[in-house]
Amino acid sequence: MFAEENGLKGDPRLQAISQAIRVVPHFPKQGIMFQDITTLLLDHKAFKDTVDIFVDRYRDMHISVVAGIEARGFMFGPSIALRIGAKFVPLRKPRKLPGEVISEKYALEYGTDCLELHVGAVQPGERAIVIDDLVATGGTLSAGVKLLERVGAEVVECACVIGVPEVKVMIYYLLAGAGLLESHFMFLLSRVKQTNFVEQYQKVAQQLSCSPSKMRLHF
Ligand SMILES: O=P(O)(O)OC[C@H]1O[C@H](OP(=O)(O)OP(=O)(O)O)[C@H](O)[C@@H]1O
Ligand SMILES: Nc1ncnc2[nH]cnc12
Repeated sequence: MFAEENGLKGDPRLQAISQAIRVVPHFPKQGIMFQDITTLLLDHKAFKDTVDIFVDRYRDMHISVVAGIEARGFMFGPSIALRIGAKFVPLRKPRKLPGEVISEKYALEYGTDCLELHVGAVQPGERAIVIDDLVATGGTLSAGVKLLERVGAEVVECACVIGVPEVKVMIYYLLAGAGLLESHFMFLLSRVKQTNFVEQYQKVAQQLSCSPSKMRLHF
């Protein structure tokens, strides 16, 4: 159902993009299936198609801010920003930005991390999208959204190339632990290949008496 909603169902570019992403088992630690987008960047056509799909989606949405999350959001965000006529705003890890910043901590599987935004980079009322390579728990994106909202921006959507469909992540979303999918539209190009994400997602949604369409996840 999600593919139908975004009009990309059957688009051969999606399969090629998905195939260009290398999956590295047990990196950086046992049990993690690492989704490596560096191989996508090596494939000129797949890289261009990825950017084109985002550009087609956002070019007429009056977006003035593309906020990219360090580090891998920096690999897609600037190309999209240039093409849609928006500014690129880096959301950086701590102590990297030299000016005055606001910070937002977020939870990782083990421990916490933090993102920072330069004060004055985004004005109240600006329409923004947040770009990253991948969403897993949603903690990182959620911190990015919060930073932009704290300075009065309107976050129109979050966009990632890959969604990692962990059941525990789905439950986390459904319980609004990240507060993300409740209020922010997610646009994802690829899902991890070895899992039937939509079916799993619907199953979890049923268990929790929540409509999957409410989650507004698009494939
Ligand atoms: O949805 P989440 O569970 O928050 O995880 C997703 C984040 O994890 C990865 O970055 P990472 O923190 O590994 O940093 P890096 O890009 O600097 O390697 C990825 O690029 C996302 O930013
Ligand atoms: N499976 C994964 N692959 C790449 N980056 C990630 N960040 C969090 N989970 C990841």
